Amino acid sequence: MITVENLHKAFGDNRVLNGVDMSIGKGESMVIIGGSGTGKSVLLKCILGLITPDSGTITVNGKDATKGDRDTFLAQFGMLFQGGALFDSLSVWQNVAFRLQRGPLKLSKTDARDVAIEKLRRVGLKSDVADRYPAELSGGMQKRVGLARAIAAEPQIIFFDEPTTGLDPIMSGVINDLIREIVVEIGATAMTITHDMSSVRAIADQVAMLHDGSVQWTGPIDQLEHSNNPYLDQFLNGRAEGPIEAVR
Ligand SMILES: Nc1ncnc2c1ncn2[C@@H]1O[C@H](COP(=O)(O)OP(=O)(O)OP(=O)(O)O)[C@@H](O)[C@H]1O
Repeated sequence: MITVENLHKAFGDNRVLNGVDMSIGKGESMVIIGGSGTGKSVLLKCILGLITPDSGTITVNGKDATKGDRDTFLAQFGMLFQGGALFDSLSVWQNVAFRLQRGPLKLSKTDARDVAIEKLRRVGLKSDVADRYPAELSGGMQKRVGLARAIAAEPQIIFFDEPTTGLDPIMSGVINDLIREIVVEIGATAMTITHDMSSVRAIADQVAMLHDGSVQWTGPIDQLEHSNNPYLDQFLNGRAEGPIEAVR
């Protein structure tokens, strides 16, 4: 369970988050939408503690996210970064097993490799990719490797940052379905940032729309089309006219 209350963050004069309230229930999949530069990534980084908010509170499983041991806190999370963000110099299995080979719960090399191969299989990749390098894989395969890495340590919470960026519509559909399946299967709490409405429809239980520093609309996915919210309506229909100013 993640709760964000009255979160504020400015960079100089740029007030990016201006009173964000949000709650993600345990095992729930929340998708954050909103235009470019509305602060979706800043919000995600605040939750992870990579950016310090100016004010407001963030709790993860009832605990203040800014207090306590960082490593224990971060161990709860899996992340699928934009573009996969794989380490080029590590083989595929070493990328997947990255977290398993560090920290107090460190596995032996053989065990870490076995877990990596099992996770690769879970995302539809055969064991023969384990010893290849990221540069030798297609974008869709790299995304699968990123997903295998995100779930390798069996996290309670997974963040997906633009999971379908750079993929064609068919591969996007495959990755969206895989994310949904895995999130349901492991019962993880998920938070996804995306511009891709097909991801929203495939992944979300709940949706929150960020604009002008706060959540303009939030609700269950089945109410998305019937919100009567002018911001959401403009965003969903990709219209230039409406309360959201389009910079030309
Ligand atoms: N470390 C930083 N220092 C200064 N300004 C920042 C920093 N990080 C983000 N910003 C600013 O905060 C605003 C929101 O950025 P953010 O990356 O969160 O947008 P976003 O909604 O994720 O956009 P996109 O959908 O394009 O990725 C932008 O104006 C950006 O320039």
